[in-house]
Amino acid sequence: MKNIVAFKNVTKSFNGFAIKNMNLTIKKGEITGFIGANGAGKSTTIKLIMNLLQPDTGEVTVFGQQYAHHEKAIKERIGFVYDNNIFYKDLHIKDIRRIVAPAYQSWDNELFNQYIKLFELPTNKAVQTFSKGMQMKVSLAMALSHKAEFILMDEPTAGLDPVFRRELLDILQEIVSDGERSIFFSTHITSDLERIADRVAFIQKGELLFTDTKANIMQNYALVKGSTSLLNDEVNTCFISIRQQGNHFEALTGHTEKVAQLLGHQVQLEKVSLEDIIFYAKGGKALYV
Ligand SMILES: Nc1ncnc2c1ncn2[C@@H]1O[C@H](COP(=O)(O)OP(=O)(O)OP(=O)(O)O)[C@@H](O)[C@H]1O
Repeated sequence: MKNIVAFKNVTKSFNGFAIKNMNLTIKKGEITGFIGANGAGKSTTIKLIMNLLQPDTGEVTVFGQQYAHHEKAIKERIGFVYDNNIFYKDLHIKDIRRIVAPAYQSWDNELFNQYIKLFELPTNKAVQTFSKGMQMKVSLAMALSHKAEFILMDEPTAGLDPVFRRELLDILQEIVSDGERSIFFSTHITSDLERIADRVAFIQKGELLFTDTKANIMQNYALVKGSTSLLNDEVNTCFISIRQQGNHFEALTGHTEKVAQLLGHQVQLEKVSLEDIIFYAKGGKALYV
Protein backbone atom coordinates (compact mmCIF):
# COMPACT_ATOMS: atom_id res chain seq x y z
CA MET A 1 0.00 0.00 0.00
CA LYS A 2 1.24 3.46 -0.95
CA ASN A 3 2.60 5.79 1.74
CA ILE A 4 1.16 9.31 1.79
CA VAL A 5 3.61 10.35 4.51
CA ALA A 6 6.87 8.71 5.48
CA PHE A 7 9.13 9.77 8.35
CA LYS A 8 12.62 8.32 8.23
CA ASN A 9 14.45 8.41 11.57
CA VAL A 10 13.07 11.84 12.39
CA THR A 11 14.22 13.62 15.53
CA LYS A 12 13.14 17.03 16.76
CA SER A 13 14.27 18.40 20.11
CA PHE A 14 13.00 21.23 22.23
CA ASN A 15 14.26 22.09 25.65
CA GLY A 16 13.11 19.12 27.74
CA PHE A 17 11.22 17.29 24.98
CA ALA A 18 12.18 15.33 21.88
CA ILE A 19 10.58 13.41 19.04
CA LYS A 20 12.87 10.40 18.97
CA ASN A 21 13.91 8.55 15.87
CA MET A 22 10.38 8.50 14.47
CA ASN A 23 9.49 6.24 11.55
CA LEU A 24 5.84 7.07 11.01
CA THR A 25 4.05 6.07 7.83
CA ILE A 26 0.54 7.09 6.80
CA LYS A 27 -1.12 4.86 4.20
CA LYS A 28 -3.21 5.86 1.23
CA GLY A 29 -6.96 5.32 1.41
CA GLU A 30 -7.05 4.93 5.17
CA ILE A 31 -8.05 6.85 8.25
CA THR A 32 -5.18 6.85 10.71
CA GLY A 33 -5.91 7.98 14.24
CA PHE A 34 -3.05 9.47 16.24
CA ILE A 35 -3.34 9.08 19.97
CA GLY A 36 -1.18 9.92 22.96
CA ALA A 37 -1.30 11.76 26.28
CA ASN A 38 -1.07 15.54 26.67
CA GLY A 39 2.39 16.67 25.67
CA ALA A 40 3.27 13.33 23.99
CA GLY A 41 4.18 15.12 20.75
CA LYS A 42 1.08 14.88 18.54
CA SER A 43 0.95 18.53 17.49
CA THR A 44 4.71 18.57 16.98
CA THR A 45 4.40 15.56 14.66
CA ILE A 46 1.57 17.24 12.73
CA LYS A 47 3.68 20.39 12.37
CA LEU A 48 6.52 18.24 11.00
CA ILE A 49 4.11 16.73 8.46
CA MET A 50 3.01 20.26 7.45
CA ASN A 51 6.60 21.59 7.32
CA LEU A 52 5.69 24.16 10.00
CA LEU A 53 8.62 22.60 11.84
CA GLN A 54 11.66 20.96 10.26
CA PRO A 55 13.36 17.83 11.65
CA ASP A 56 16.76 18.21 13.36
CA THR A 57 17.76 14.94 11.73
CA GLY A 58 15.99 12.46 9.47
CA GLU A 59 13.62 13.05 6.61
CA VAL A 60 9.91 13.70 6.06
CA THR A 61 8.38 12.92 2.67
CA VAL A 62 4.78 13.63 1.70
CA PHE A 63 3.37 12.03 -1.48
CA GLY A 64 6.91 10.73 -1.94
CA GLN A 65 8.27 14.28 -2.24
CA GLN A 66 10.38 16.50 -0.03
CA TYR A 67 9.33 19.97 1.08
CA ALA A 68 12.71 21.44 0.20
CA HIS A 69 11.90 21.04 -3.51
CA HIS A 70 8.12 20.64 -3.75
CA GLU A 71 6.47 22.68 -0.97
CA LYS A 72 3.76 24.29 -3.12
CA ALA A 73 2.86 21.07 -4.94
CA ILE A 74 2.62 19.15 -1.65
CA LYS A 75 0.53 21.81 0.13
CA GLU A 76 -1.89 21.95 -2.81
CA ARG A 77 -2.72 18.31 -2.13
CA ILE A 78 -3.11 18.61 1.67
CA GLY A 79 -6.14 19.91 3.54
CA PHE A 80 -5.04 21.05 6.99
CA VAL A 81 -8.22 21.22 9.04
CA TYR A 82 -8.47 23.01 12.36
CA ASP A 83 -11.17 24.89 14.20
CA ASN A 84 -9.16 27.92 15.14
CA ASN A 85 -9.24 29.49 11.74
CA ILE A 86 -7.69 32.78 12.83
CA PHE A 87 -7.20 34.25 9.38
CA TYR A 88 -10.85 34.13 8.50
CA LYS A 89 -12.62 34.93 11.74
CA ASP A 90 -14.17 38.27 10.72
CA LEU A 91 -15.24 37.00 7.34
CA HIS A 92 -18.40 35.50 5.96
CA ILE A 93 -18.21 32.26 4.01
CA LYS A 94 -18.55 33.98 0.64
CA ASP A 95 -15.54 36.23 1.49
CA ILE A 96 -13.51 33.19 2.51
CA ARG A 97 -14.29 31.61 -0.84
CA ARG A 98 -13.16 34.77 -2.66
CA ILE A 99 -9.86 34.89 -0.74
CA VAL A 100 -9.00 31.20 -0.55
CA ALA A 101 -10.07 30.08 -4.03
CA PRO A 102 -7.23 31.78 -5.97
CA ALA A 103 -4.64 30.16 -3.69
CA TYR A 104 -5.43 26.71 -5.09
CA GLN A 105 -5.16 25.61 -8.70
CA SER A 106 -7.76 22.91 -8.25
CA TRP A 107 -10.33 24.97 -6.31
CA ASP A 108 -13.92 24.14 -7.31
CA ASN A 109 -16.51 26.80 -6.37
CA GLU A 110 -19.43 24.55 -7.19
CA LEU A 111 -18.09 21.89 -4.84
CA PHE A 112 -17.53 24.47 -2.08
CA ASN A 113 -21.17 25.61 -2.36
CA GLN A 114 -22.30 21.98 -2.20
CA TYR A 115 -20.37 21.33 1.00
CA ILE A 116 -21.61 24.54 2.62
CA LYS A 117 -25.14 23.34 1.91
CA LEU A 118 -24.42 19.78 3.01
CA PHE A 119 -22.82 20.96 6.26
CA GLU A 120 -25.74 23.39 6.81
CA LEU A 121 -23.44 26.36 7.34
CA PRO A 122 -24.97 29.85 7.41
CA THR A 123 -23.66 32.17 4.69
CA ASN A 124 -24.87 35.42 6.23
CA LYS A 125 -22.80 35.44 9.44
CA ALA A 126 -19.14 36.01 10.30
CA VAL A 127 -17.25 32.79 10.91
CA GLN A 128 -16.29 34.00 14.40
CA THR A 129 -19.93 33.61 15.44
CA PHE A 130 -19.85 29.93 14.44
CA SER A 131 -19.52 27.18 17.02
CA LYS A 132 -16.28 25.18 17.17
CA GLY A 133 -17.90 22.33 15.23
CA MET A 134 -19.15 24.68 12.53
CA GLN A 135 -15.70 26.25 12.18
CA MET A 136 -14.28 22.77 11.80
CA LYS A 137 -16.79 22.17 9.01
CA VAL A 138 -15.77 25.41 7.22
CA SER A 139 -12.18 24.26 7.33
CA LEU A 140 -13.16 20.82 6.06
CA ALA A 141 -15.28 22.31 3.25
CA MET A 142 -12.25 24.36 2.15
CA ALA A 143 -10.01 21.30 2.17
CA LEU A 144 -12.49 19.26 0.14
CA SER A 145 -13.08 22.09 -2.33
CA HIS A 146 -9.46 22.22 -3.40
CA LYS A 147 -9.71 18.45 -3.74
CA ALA A 148 -7.14 17.69 -1.07
CA GLU A 149 -6.06 14.07 -1.25
CA PHE A 150 -4.78 14.07 2.30
CA ILE A 151 -6.78 15.58 5.16
CA LEU A 152 -4.76 16.34 8.27
CA MET A 153 -6.60 17.27 11.46
CA ASP A 154 -5.36 18.24 14.92
CA GLU A 155 -7.94 17.08 17.46
CA PRO A 156 -10.98 17.69 15.26
CA THR A 157 -13.48 16.22 17.69
CA ALA A 158 -12.24 17.86 20.93
CA GLY A 159 -14.99 19.87 22.55
CA LEU A 160 -17.70 18.75 20.14
CA ASP A 161 -20.98 17.46 21.50
CA PRO A 162 -21.62 13.74 20.90
CA VAL A 163 -24.11 14.28 18.07
CA PHE A 164 -21.86 16.68 16.18
CA ARG A 165 -18.87 14.42 16.81
CA ARG A 166 -20.61 11.44 15.34
CA GLU A 167 -21.73 13.48 12.36
CA LEU A 168 -18.16 14.64 11.73
CA LEU A 169 -16.82 11.08 12.05
CA ASP A 170 -19.40 9.87 9.52
CA ILE A 171 -18.31 12.64 7.12
CA LEU A 172 -14.67 11.57 7.51
CA GLN A 173 -15.54 7.97 6.79
CA GLU A 174 -17.43 9.03 3.68
CA ILE A 175 -14.39 11.05 2.50
CA VAL A 176 -12.11 7.99 2.41
CA SER A 177 -14.72 5.65 0.98
CA ASP A 178 -13.39 5.97 -2.60
CA GLY A 179 -9.94 4.76 -1.46
CA GLU A 180 -8.24 7.77 -3.06
CA ARG A 181 -8.18 10.12 -0.10
CA SER A 182 -6.49 9.63 3.25
CA ILE A 183 -7.03 11.14 6.68
CA PHE A 184 -4.72 11.55 9.66
CA PHE A 185 -6.15 12.98 12.85
CA SER A 186 -5.01 13.34 16.43
CA THR A 187 -7.39 12.68 19.26
CA HIS A 188 -7.66 11.88 22.95
CA ILE A 189 -10.91 10.05 22.43
CA THR A 190 -10.43 6.31 21.95
CA SER A 191 -14.05 5.79 20.93
CA ASP A 192 -13.37 8.00 17.85
CA LEU A 193 -10.68 5.55 16.85
CA GLU A 194 -12.83 2.54 17.59
CA ARG A 195 -15.52 4.06 15.40
CA ILE A 196 -13.62 5.10 12.27
CA ALA A 197 -9.86 4.48 12.31
CA ASP A 198 -8.40 1.82 10.03
CA ARG A 199 -5.03 2.25 11.65
CA VAL A 200 -3.87 3.62 14.97
CA ALA A 201 -0.57 5.34 15.71
CA PHE A 202 0.32 5.69 19.36
CA ILE A 203 2.88 8.20 20.59
CA GLN A 204 4.30 8.34 24.08
CA LYS A 205 6.87 10.84 25.32
CA GLY A 206 7.96 11.62 21.78
CA GLU A 207 8.32 7.97 20.83
CA LEU A 208 6.06 6.17 18.38
CA LEU A 209 5.14 3.06 20.33
CA PHE A 210 3.23 1.43 17.49
CA THR A 211 1.34 2.03 14.25
CA ASP A 212 -0.85 -0.84 13.23
CA THR A 213 -4.27 -1.68 11.84
CA LYS A 214 -7.03 -1.74 14.39
CA ALA A 215 -7.70 -5.37 13.51
CA ASN A 216 -4.06 -6.36 14.20
CA ILE A 217 -4.00 -4.43 17.44
CA MET A 218 -7.12 -6.17 18.66
CA GLN A 219 -5.64 -9.52 17.67
CA ASN A 220 -2.10 -9.06 18.97
CA TYR A 221 -2.58 -7.10 22.15
CA ALA A 222 -3.77 -8.64 25.38
CA LEU A 223 -3.55 -8.24 29.10
CA VAL A 224 -1.60 -11.08 30.66
CA LYS A 225 -2.16 -12.04 34.29
CA GLY A 226 -0.18 -14.56 36.27
CA SER A 227 2.35 -15.31 38.96
CA THR A 228 5.60 -13.29 39.10
CA SER A 229 7.50 -16.58 39.28
CA LEU A 230 6.84 -16.92 35.52
CA LEU A 231 8.71 -13.73 34.67
CA ASN A 232 12.16 -14.01 33.15
CA ASP A 233 14.18 -12.12 30.52
CA GLU A 234 12.65 -13.98 27.57
CA VAL A 235 9.08 -13.57 28.83
CA ASN A 236 9.63 -9.92 29.71
CA THR A 237 10.63 -9.06 26.12
CA CYS A 238 7.02 -9.85 25.12
CA PHE A 239 5.68 -7.12 27.38
CA ILE A 240 5.21 -3.41 26.82
CA SER A 241 4.63 -2.76 30.50
CA ILE A 242 4.41 -4.88 33.62
CA ARG A 243 2.72 -4.11 36.91
CA GLN A 244 3.49 -6.29 39.88
CA GLN A 245 1.56 -6.58 43.08
CA GLY A 246 2.72 -9.12 45.65
CA ASN A 247 3.41 -12.29 43.69
CA HIS A 248 1.01 -11.44 40.86
CA PHE A 249 1.66 -9.49 37.72
CA GLU A 250 -0.43 -7.82 35.03
CA ALA A 251 1.31 -7.04 31.77
CA LEU A 252 0.40 -5.59 28.40
CA THR A 253 1.67 -7.60 25.47
CA GLY A 254 1.70 -6.87 21.75
CA HIS A 255 2.65 -10.54 21.11
CA THR A 256 -0.30 -12.58 22.31
CA GLU A 257 0.67 -15.64 20.30
CA LYS A 258 4.22 -15.75 21.64
CA VAL A 259 3.00 -15.37 25.21
CA ALA A 260 0.56 -18.22 24.65
CA GLN A 261 3.41 -20.37 23.30
CA LEU A 262 5.75 -19.53 26.17
CA LEU A 263 3.33 -19.60 29.06
CA GLY A 264 0.25 -21.47 27.85
CA HIS A 265 -2.35 -22.08 30.53
CA GLN A 266 -0.14 -20.80 33.31
CA VAL A 267 -1.40 -17.28 32.55
CA GLN A 268 -4.73 -15.67 31.90
CA LEU A 269 -5.00 -13.74 28.60
CA GLU A 270 -7.64 -11.04 28.41
CA LYS A 271 -8.75 -9.01 25.40
CA VAL A 272 -8.00 -5.30 25.64
CA SER A 273 -9.65 -2.16 24.35
CA LEU A 274 -7.63 0.71 22.90
CA GLU A 275 -8.23 2.56 26.13
CA ASP A 276 -6.72 -0.34 28.10
CA ILE A 277 -3.70 -0.37 25.79
CA ILE A 278 -3.10 3.32 26.34
CA PHE A 279 -3.57 3.01 30.07
CA TYR A 280 -1.26 0.01 30.46
CA ALA A 281 1.31 1.28 27.98
CA LYS A 282 1.71 4.46 30.02
CA GLY A 283 4.48 2.85 32.03
CA GLY A 284 6.50 2.36 28.83
CA LYS A 285 8.95 -0.50 29.03
CA ALA A 286 9.57 0.11 32.72
CA LEU A 287 9.05 -2.70 35.14
CA TYR A 288 7.47 -1.27 38.21
CA VAL A 289 5.83 -2.40 41.40
N1 LIG B 1 8.02 25.49 19.81
C1 LIG B 1 8.26 24.82 20.94
N2 LIG B 1 9.28 25.17 21.75
C2 LIG B 1 9.54 24.46 22.89
N3 LIG B 1 8.84 23.41 23.30
C3 LIG B 1 7.81 23.02 22.53
C4 LIG B 1 7.46 23.69 21.31
N4 LIG B 1 6.39 23.07 20.76
C5 LIG B 1 6.08 22.05 21.60
N5 LIG B 1 6.92 22.01 22.65
C6 LIG B 1 6.91 21.02 23.74
O1 LIG B 1 6.88 19.74 23.16
C7 LIG B 1 6.08 18.86 23.94
C8 LIG B 1 5.06 18.18 23.05
O2 LIG B 1 4.07 19.13 22.66
P1 LIG B 1 2.90 18.80 21.64
O3 LIG B 1 2.08 20.05 21.52
O4 LIG B 1 3.46 18.22 20.42
O5 LIG B 1 2.08 17.67 22.44
P2 LIG B 1 0.63 17.08 22.15
O6 LIG B 1 0.77 15.60 22.19
O7 LIG B 1 0.04 17.70 20.93
O8 LIG B 1 -0.15 17.57 23.46
P3 LIG B 1 -1.69 17.94 23.70
O9 LIG B 1 -2.45 16.65 23.63
O10 LIG B 1 -1.68 18.48 25.09
O11 LIG B 1 -2.09 18.94 22.65
C9 LIG B 1 5.50 19.68 25.08
O12 LIG B 1 6.27 19.44 26.21
C10 LIG B 1 5.65 21.10 24.59
O13 LIG B 1 5.81 21.99 25.67
